[in-house]
Parts: sequence; C-alpha cells; structure tokens
Amino acid sequence: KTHKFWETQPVGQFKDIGDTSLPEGPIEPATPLSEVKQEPYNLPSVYEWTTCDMNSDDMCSEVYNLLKNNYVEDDENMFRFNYSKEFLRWALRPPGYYQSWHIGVRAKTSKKLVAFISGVPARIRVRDEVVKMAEINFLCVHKKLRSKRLAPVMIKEVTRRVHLENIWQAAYTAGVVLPTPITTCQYWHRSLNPKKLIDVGFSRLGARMTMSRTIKLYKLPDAPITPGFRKMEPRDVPAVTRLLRNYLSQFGVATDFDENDVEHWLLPREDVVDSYLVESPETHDVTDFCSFYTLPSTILGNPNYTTLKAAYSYYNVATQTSFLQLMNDALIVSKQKGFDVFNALDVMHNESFLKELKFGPGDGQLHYYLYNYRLKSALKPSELGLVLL
Ligand SMILES: CCCCCCCCCCCCCC(=O)CSCCNC(=O)CCNC(=O)[C@H](O)C(C)(C)COP(=O)(O)OP(=O)(O)OC[C@H]1O[C@@H](n2cnc3c(N)ncnc32)[C@H](O)[C@@H]1OP(=O)(O)O
Ligand SMILES: CCOC(=O)c1cnc2ccc(OC)cc2c1SCCC#N
Repeated sequence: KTHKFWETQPVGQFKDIGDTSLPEGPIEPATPLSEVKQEPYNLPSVYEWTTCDMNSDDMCSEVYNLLKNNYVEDDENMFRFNYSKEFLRWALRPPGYYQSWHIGVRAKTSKKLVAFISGVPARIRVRDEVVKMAEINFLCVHKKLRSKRLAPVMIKEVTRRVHLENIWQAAYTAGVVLPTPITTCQYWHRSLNPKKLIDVGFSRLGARMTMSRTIKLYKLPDAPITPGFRKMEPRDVPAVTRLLRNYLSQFGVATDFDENDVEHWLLPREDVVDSYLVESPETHDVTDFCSFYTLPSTILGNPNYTTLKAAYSYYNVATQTSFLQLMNDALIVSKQKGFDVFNALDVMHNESFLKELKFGPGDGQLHYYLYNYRLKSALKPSELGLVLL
C-alpha cells in the first residue's frame, strides 16, 4: 500500500521499521517562525477556510452537526460517534488552547461547514523527555466530499498553524493503519444493558443462554462497595494530581498533567466526564481514583433504538483499593447513570481487570501515532499512559 501523502511527512516510515540506527526523538528540526508558511494552504476554489469559535453556540452547533452526520462509524456501520456540544467545548478548550487550531472548511456559495480538524496543546512525556505537542482530533470530511484528497490539505494546514505557535510534534490516534503506529490497542466492552446490545445486534445471546440468564450474568450492585468512594471535587485537585503523576511516571509515553490540567480534564462535568476517588475514612488521604467520559453513538438503521449511551474508561489509579474493586465500582456507578456499555482500551494496567470484570474484546483496533518524533521501538499498550478522546 503506498501512502502518497504520509510518505512526504516527518513520521516513522514503514521502510524504516527495525532500523535501530535511527535516533529516538524529533525527525525534523524546529524551524525559525519566519520560515513557516505565513498564508493558509490552497483549497479547491469552491471552498474556504474558517476558524471555529467553539464559544459561539451557532459555530459549536455547526461542528456538532457535521460530526454527528459524518464522523467515525464502526466497520459494520452499526454506530456513529455522536460527541455532544458540551463534550466538544470541553475537549477543544483546555488550558492554553488556540482558537486558530479549530479549523473548518466551508463551501463558498452555501457557507455550509463541510470539513473540520482540531488541535489542542498538551505536554506529553516520551520516556524522559517532556515534549510540547498538539493533540489532533475530530478530523472530518463530509461524506459527499470523500476521496478528493482534502484530508492532506487539512492536515498540512493544522500543521502550519501549530508550527506558528512554535510546536513541532503531535499525537493522534486512528482506526486506520498509517505510517507508523507507536502502539496498537484493542477496545474492550463491558455490557451494562445486555438486552439493548443484543437487540441492536452488537452482542449475541451466548450458546445455551437465555436473555434472563444473560441479564443476570451482567447484573451489578445498586451502589459502589468501597468505603470512602465519592465524586471528585475541586478541593481534591492537588491530591489527584499527585496520585496521577506518580502513576503515569511508569509508562513510556504519558500525559504530563499538572494541577491546571487535572482541573480541566478530570473535574466532573455532567454528561461529559465523571470522576470518583477513594478518601480513606481513617486518614482522609486520597488513595484511589477512577474516571470515565461520556460518548454516545447514533445507532444506525435500527427501528427501535436511536442512541447508544457509552462510557469510556479514562484515567484510573489504585494504590490501596484493589484495581478490580475500584473498576467494579466504576461499572456500578456507570450502570446507575444509565450507560448501556462501559468501554476500555487495553492501555496502562487495564488488562488486569478486563476479563475478570466481564469485558469482551471488540473487533476494532486503535492505533496511536506521534508526528515528527521517532521511537526506537514500538510500545506495548501496557506501556502507554495516554488516552485521547
Ligand atoms: C507539529 C503538528 C503536526 C499536526 C498534524 C499531525 C498529523 C495529524 C493527522 C490527522 C489525525 C486525525 C486524528 C483523528 O481525527 C481521530 S481518527 C478519526 C478520523 N476521522 C474519521 O474517520 C471520520 C470519518 N472519515 C472522514 O471524515 C474521512 O474519511 C477522513 C477525513 C478521515 C479522510 O478523508 P478522505 O476523503 O477519506 O481521504 P482523502 O481526503 O482523499 O485523503 C486520503 C489521505 O488521507 C489519509 N487518511 C485517511 N484517514 C486518515 C486519518 N484518520 N488520519 C490521518 N490520515 C488519514 C489517507 O491515508 C490518505 O493519505 P495517503 O495517500 O498518504 O495514505
Ligand atoms: C457496544 C460497543 O461498541 C461501542 O461502544 C461503539 C460505539 N460507537 C462506535 C462508533 C464508531 C466506531 O468506529 C470505530 C466504533 C464504535 C463502537 S466500538 C469502538 C469504540 C469503543 N469501545
């Protein structure tokens, strides 16, 4: 398979896999800002660039609707991600964000938003180096404008705008294989509403299993069982930051969270992100932490259901409570909140609870990528401490 665009980019190339003579680190050097292309890349003449102000309700609605109708679907076209407006505002406006990295393409005549790509700043530690990066996400071209080589132009334009802020690396994920993954992760799914998952055709009744037997198999208590398990509050930010930084320090690639980041990314936001911690009843220390984000999907072509309510495992740390018990409490609260399924990647130490807590492996893979940064050797998913939305 040739990659006409990606073969021109400073990314690990397939031909270089296994070449240990190539040094770890940036592939191309930073360039002086004066040498960065000052004007936007050319679009086909019927289109124009637009910068999306996510604070504007109209603009946010345009991005929301473009993604709702044209963003990622699973291979069987059973689901399409349906990120909410509030989720997009959260995902795109972290501390230090640049509105100029929220890039849209409009049709000149109709003024309709037909494409989008976004970046947000992040500090990512790669082994012992903390690198300022852009996290690229929500790349979307309207279904009617596919296979016209618009994506490479979108990618070059966001790259140009990131360069203008003197940032030279990026991190991104994709379900497709591109040059060259730093690791490849597996999705796992824990049924919370097995009847719905069977009705939509995602799950099938096991052999010799009845529906009532299946419902019983996935049944969960009505309340978390860990003493001191409670929602995270603003006063917990310093303790959660300490807990998280210490936990993430063991992974080869991980987010370098500070208190500002923790406040944004991990404080609970209704229908966006949920976070819980264990405060020791004796010492009042914060000993454990778990979190998940809310990402519904449109159920495609089903007469009885429109939306799948899915929770996605985010960052979890167990130091006193068993990781199994902590994550089971996460399942319990997500069930109580009405989620149909709890999804998790096999990153960090997640493998240790997946089978035990009745997760089943998905058929989708998620590939992680770095832009303009070479790793000497690929990572195992268990060496990755980075969850992108
Ligand atoms: C220092 C800062 C650097 C920042 C930038 C870092 C890099 C950021 C990179 C972006 C990270 C995004 C992360 C992210 O958002 C999370 S992954 C989700 C991506 N979005 C979707 O899947 C939504 C539905 N699909 C679409 O909208 C279109 O199919 C898209 C727009 C995906 C491609 O539009 P299209 O009409 O189907 O295709 P053409 O325009 O004709 O272009 C074909 C070329 O695009 C390459 N392609 C296809 N899918 C890709 C993907 N997911 N990443 C990167 N490249 C992708 C493909 O390999 C080919 O290049 P090649 O010929 O070389 O193989
Ligand atoms: C029931 C389990 O599957 C999903 O939750 C789900 C939902 N919506 C999607 C939309 C696009 C999509 O495209 C890859 C996948 C899904 C998936 S499976 C992979 C995500 C996880 N976990």
